[in-house]
Amino acid sequence: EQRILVTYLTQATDLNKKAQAIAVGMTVGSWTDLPLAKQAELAPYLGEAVSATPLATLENGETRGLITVSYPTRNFTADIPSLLTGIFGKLSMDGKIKLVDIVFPDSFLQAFPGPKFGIDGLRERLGAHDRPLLMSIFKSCLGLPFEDLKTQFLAQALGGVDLVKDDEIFFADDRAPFIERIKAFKQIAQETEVETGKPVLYAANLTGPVHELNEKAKRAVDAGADCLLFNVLAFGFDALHRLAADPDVHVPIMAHPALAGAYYPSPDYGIATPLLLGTLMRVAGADLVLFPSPYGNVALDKTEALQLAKHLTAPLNGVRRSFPVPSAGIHPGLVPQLYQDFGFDQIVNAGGGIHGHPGGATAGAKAFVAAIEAVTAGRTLEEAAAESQELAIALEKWGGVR
Ligand SMILES: CCCC(=O)/C(O)=C/OP(=O)(O)O
Ligand SMILES: [Mg+2]
Repeated sequence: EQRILVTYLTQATDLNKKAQAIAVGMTVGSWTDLPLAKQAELAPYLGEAVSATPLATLENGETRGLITVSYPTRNFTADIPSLLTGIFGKLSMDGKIKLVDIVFPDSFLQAFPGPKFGIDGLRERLGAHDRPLLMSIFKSCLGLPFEDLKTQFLAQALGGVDLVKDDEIFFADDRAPFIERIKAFKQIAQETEVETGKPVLYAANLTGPVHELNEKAKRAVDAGADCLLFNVLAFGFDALHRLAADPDVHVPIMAHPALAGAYYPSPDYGIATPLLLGTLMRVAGADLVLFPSPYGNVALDKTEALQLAKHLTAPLNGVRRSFPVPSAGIHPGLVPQLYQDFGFDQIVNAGGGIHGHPGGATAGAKAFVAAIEAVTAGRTLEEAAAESQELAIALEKWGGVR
């Protein structure tokens, strides 16, 4: 029988009893009050306590540990709202308990789109198979005249980035409307590709009423969009699911982690990042997933960040791999550490680390290109800086492993 395995981090006098109580309470309700006939009828919908793993004994005598409960897939409709409500809806408000992992049976995963492109599809689209990719972020966007944004896009593209993304806060874009931005930046990207030989994909921030997102995304594709940025947690995983499942939205979707800090930081509550920004984003169809790097200005615990990246790329019932995009506070001096931690299949993503370069955004991008080429070739940043003035200046300003 197909069952979904859910692991929680919690504490109790008796972890096994707590697991049992959750298994019943989150499925068929107060079991013992039901007449025998009812119990037999509802048995196929009953949750089961699978395991309890003690981690520590607390001062109050309780045991802190991991419990795993299995739920029949028949209890859910094939969507993330049903899943999260059914395994952690009411329970998330019931004392110290954190949702840390979900293992899906094939039958349940088959209903989800997963990434349309993923790592391999995006590399194919860019013709970049031999290195980590590089992405830059518009820095300052709200209120800027359209011409300034065009100038910014050109500077980033000339620096050799593979993608340029809107900042996630770019909703009020009346001075540079969504479709017009897509068309204008597409034109610039085609012109710079002639000069640099490198295609540049623009990730436009998809916003607006949730029931209009798919239509707006299709208009974007028709206008030449190459990628869509999406604030998944603000709109909901199901909005991502429906975009990824829509055959007419045939462009990579980039998931931004905005609002994730409302879910993951507490050791006692919320949803762990490897599940929230790893498994769920990938299953719902994100081709690229941004998350706080372990060493940026919005840092994520390194173990969690590495586990998150693993959830995005490990084999998962044939679901394509999503590109890990460790972000926030990234500068060229961090590239060796990024490469050591996240390896080849990652996207180096920087806003301030590009626009803050003393030589400007083009120089900032070139500094990253030199750093990525160096680590991919097994050379040090010191060696690369001897041949790249832009990298030397970046290392001078921000430091880094030479
Ligand atoms: C984790 C998301 C990072 C992000 O949205 C962003 O704008 C980063 O900018 P920088 O820290 O690279 O300037
Ligand atoms: Mg941002």
